[in-house]
Order: sequence, then C-alpha cells, then structure tokens
Amino acid sequence: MTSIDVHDLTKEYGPRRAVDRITFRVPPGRVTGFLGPNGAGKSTTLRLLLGLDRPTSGTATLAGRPYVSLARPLRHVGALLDAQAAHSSRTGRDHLLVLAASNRIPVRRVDEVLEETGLTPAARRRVRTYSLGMRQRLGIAAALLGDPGVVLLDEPANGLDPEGIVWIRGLLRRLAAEGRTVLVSSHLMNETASFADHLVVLGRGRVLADTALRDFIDARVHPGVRIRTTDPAALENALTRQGHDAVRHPDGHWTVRHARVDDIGPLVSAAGVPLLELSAEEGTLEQAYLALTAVDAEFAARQHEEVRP
Ligand SMILES: Nc1ncnc2c1ncn2[C@@H]1O[C@H](COP(=O)(O)OP(=O)(O)OP(=O)(O)O)[C@@H](O)[C@H]1O
Repeated sequence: MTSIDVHDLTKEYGPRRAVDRITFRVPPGRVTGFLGPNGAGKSTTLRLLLGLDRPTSGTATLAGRPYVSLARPLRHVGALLDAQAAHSSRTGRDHLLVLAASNRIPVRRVDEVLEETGLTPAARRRVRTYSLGMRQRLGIAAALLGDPGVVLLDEPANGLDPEGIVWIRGLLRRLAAEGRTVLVSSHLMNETASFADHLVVLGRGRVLADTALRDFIDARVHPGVRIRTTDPAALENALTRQGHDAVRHPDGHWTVRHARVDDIGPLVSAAGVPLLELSAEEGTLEQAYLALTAVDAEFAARQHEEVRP
C-alpha cells in the first residue's frame, strides 16, 4: 500500500513551531485536498515528507518508509513544490531526461509525460522561454515521470489557463482512480471542491479537520432552497405555516434556510403556489472553509493583539 503516514510530526524553526504534533493518513485511491491559511504548515509538512527538511520529532513516511530511504525516489513519489525550480538554460525535454537518468527511468517515459502535459511542441525550447503555465506543466510532467504511486502537488493549477485547469482536474481524478495516493495543496476552494474526495485542513500547525469533502461542508454550512414565484403572498403563507425560515431578496427571489428541495417542493406544490424556480442552494467548500478558519484566525488575531506593545 502506498499511503502517506504522518505521525506525531513536529517541526520547529527556532522558537516557531511550524508543525505541531500532527497525525494524519492519506490513503490511495482518492484525491486528498490539503488546505489551510498562509503559514498553517502545509509546505513544511510536504517538505518533511520529501526529506527536504528533518522533523524535530515524529515521522512522515511514504508506503511506510521515509523518503530519504527510497533508492530511486521518483519511481515512488512524484512531487511538484516549486514549478520555477527547473534549470532555465536547459530545454524542457533535457530537464526531464536528466531527472529520468538519475532515477533509471526509460527515455520513453520522458516523451510520454511531455505528451500527457501538452508540452510536446515546446519540448525542445529552453525553459527560460516558457510561460508560467508551461513551467507548471513541466513541473507536473516531472512529478509523473517515474509513474509514481504517490503524487504530492502544491498549487497544481497555478498559472494554468482555463483549459489547463480542466485538464489538471481530470488528471488528478484519473491518478486517484488508478489507485495512486494523491495529496494536493491549494488555496483555490472551488478548484479543490472539483477534484478532492477528502480534506486535511491545517491551522497554525495543527490538524483542524480530516474528513470527507461532503461531510466537511455539510457539518458547517446548512443547505437552503431558492424559489421564485408570481404569488409571493401565497408562498410566504405556505412556508410560514410550516415554520420555515423564508427570506425575500430585493430582486424578488426567496431563500428558505436550513431546508431541502425534497421538503419544500411538495409543500409549495400542495399549497398551489405558482413557481418560476425551485432549486437547491448547497453549501460550498469556500463557505465551510471560511467558517472553520474564521474561528482559528480570530484566535490568532487576538493573540497578535495581546503581544502588541
Ligand atoms: N525555513 C524556515 N525558517 C523559519 N520559519 C519557517 C521556515 N519555513 C516555514 N517557516 C514558518 O513556519 C510556518 C509554516 O509555514 P509553511 O510555509 O509551512 O505554511 P503554509 O501552510 O505552506 O503557508 P502558505 O499557504 O503561505 O504556503 C510559518 O510561520 C513560516 O513562517
């Protein structure tokens, strides 16, 4: 099994505790979103997983082993941390060839990942001539080079055009469907909601949530129902009779809070209310995330205030 296991992991930089005794497991076969405000400890955790930094205490392992003990790491773990890291005087293809040679990966794979990331036409151009999105694609190509069981990507959609964003979404889902372990850190909530099955959320170096995407949203944001009608009085009557909390908006539409279409639809239909629209307003990941982190941020702000002279 190629799971990622983080156990009681702590990293201190001088007096600052970037990661504070965190424990979580990322299993294969699904995409796990790795979220948290700036400075929450996501990059530090990824760096510890990739052996780029040493933990103060605790462990971070891939398939039960620390990264540094892997003989040809790219064959086990593909990572994108900094898309600007490629040597800019090399061509994109040469960059990948060097990586492939150092991990005994066949040249055939270089051309495959160039094709997969849409870089074949630019393969023989120097990286310094690449756009931000092309560098990003090259970073993703490098991550996929060794056909790894574990994929760690930091902001993979960064700099990608709309087509690229649709592409990366499909790629992440496919990697998970192939049974790989996929951990993706991002600040883009709509994007994360489009590909993640599960979330690990950090805040100030600790795990704030480790849960399925749907459960994460449902636990924090109540669903609502949006309605438009030609007979507002009849609608209001029908809803308030059943104790529903209905709000009329300036443009004339109504929302019924804490309700589902399955309940409201039959109710308004039985009351003979003429409908122009009846739709579900599901909570979004952004709303749920902000609800969770607002509490955390408030606490941090209060602490900040307290230490001010
Ligand atoms: N090399 C370092 N030296 C000192 N402090 C560091 C170092 N790297 C990270 N930190 C601190 O550790 C904390 C966590 O940083 P980290 O980069 O892991 O957060 P993050 O969740 O990745 O944030 P972002 O979303 O902004 O990328 C921050 O307070 C940061 O200032």
